[in-house]
Amino acid sequence: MSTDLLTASGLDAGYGGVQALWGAGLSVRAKETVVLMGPNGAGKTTLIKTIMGLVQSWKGEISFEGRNIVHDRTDKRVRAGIAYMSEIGCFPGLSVEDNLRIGGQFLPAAEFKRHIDDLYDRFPTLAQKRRALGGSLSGGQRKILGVAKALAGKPRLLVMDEPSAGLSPLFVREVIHVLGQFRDSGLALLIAEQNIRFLDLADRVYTLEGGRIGFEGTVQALHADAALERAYFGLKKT
Ligand SMILES: Nc1ncnc2c1ncn2[C@@H]1O[C@H](COP(=O)(O)OP(=O)(O)OP(=O)(O)O)[C@@H](O)[C@H]1O
Repeated sequence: MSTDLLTASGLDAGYGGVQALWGAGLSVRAKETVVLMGPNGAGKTTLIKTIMGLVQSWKGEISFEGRNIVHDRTDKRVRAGIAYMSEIGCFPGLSVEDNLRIGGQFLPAAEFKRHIDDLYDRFPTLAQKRRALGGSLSGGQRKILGVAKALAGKPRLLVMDEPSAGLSPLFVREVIHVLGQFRDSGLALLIAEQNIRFLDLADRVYTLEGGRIGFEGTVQALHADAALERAYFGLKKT
């Protein structure tokens, strides 16, 4: 039996008459961290949004825990156990606590109350700022709030679109550290990124170019491919 949590295959999608994905697909197994790499405009955001139902697929299949979700609305996908963190991460006009409430809105009230205390224990900076607006936090704290908001619903899979966007290297390290802790506790992660530091978290990598999946494999295999190594790590190695 397959241990895939999420399987997407043969996805075509786009905007109006503009096609952005061409037969794209990927899978994420239970407790696995998958990083989706690709240059600007490759279609990473489109693929992530298609998986979440925020962009409608024109063709293809998406299943989660063996159930076809391709026709489900986004809220149903979230209830099924897939959390989504956009590049922005949180709602800047809402307080820290209200952001977490939105993230946990599908949990029973008593369970959410217990869980929010756990989250505050895990993220003490957020506990200190629970009444502050999301928009008043620093860029790094906003990302941490985004992660906490996504985790507030107790997902089995956390899907993230470029968590490093707008962050200084120090905060990138902090976000990777926090994600690593949740990965180690069994959460599956799907991360669309250009920042190669996130490969430190990855069990497997996909590359997306021109809306098509190119490479699929381990980080070691990515290094072993000379062209991909140049494309993704070249600048670092000079
Ligand atoms: N709302 C839109 N309307 C029309 N075309 C769009 C829209 N959003 C994205 N596209 C196009 O779809 C393609 C894929 O864009 P997408 O944002 O998914 O790429 P990306 O890999 O996430 O890029 P980046 O790393 O720059 O965010 C691009 O050609 C882009 O111009």
